[in-house]
Amino acid sequence: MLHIAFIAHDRKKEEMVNFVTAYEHVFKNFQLYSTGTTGLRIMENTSLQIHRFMSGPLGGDQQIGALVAENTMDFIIFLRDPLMAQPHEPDIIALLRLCDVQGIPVATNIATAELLVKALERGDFAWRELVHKYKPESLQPE
Ligand SMILES: O=C(CO)COP(=O)(O)O
Repeated sequence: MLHIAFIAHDRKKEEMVNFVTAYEHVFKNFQLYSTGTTGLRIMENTSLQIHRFMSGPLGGDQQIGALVAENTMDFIIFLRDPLMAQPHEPDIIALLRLCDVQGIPVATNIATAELLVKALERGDFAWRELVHKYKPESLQPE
């Protein structure tokens, strides 16, 4: 089972909710995670079950980053606000850096998210199942 995380800054939350609603039939087949408020908004508007971490400014990006560090997260949709400074900018940069360390597909805008969800639907993420299969026992996701 692949692990997918949703994160959206405040002015991007509506876009995220609309996007996840449109692809609910795809996302319902995966293990879903989010930062606190993003997940709440999505769950209020869909029937998806999402494991919510802390809100971003309180450490949610770092909690998701921990799963990226152990190569458990398979796909992240992170709708950043490119026009507003965030108090937890270092956490955001750290999360994206770890995605590059592990080579995790991460969409930071809706156009990329759309293309990657099409790929997900087609089964193009199957290589991630192999990553999990050959990971050391100690890093196997639950
Ligand atoms: O700030 C965020 C990501 O950096 C998102 O956090 P929330 O989903 O809790 O608003």
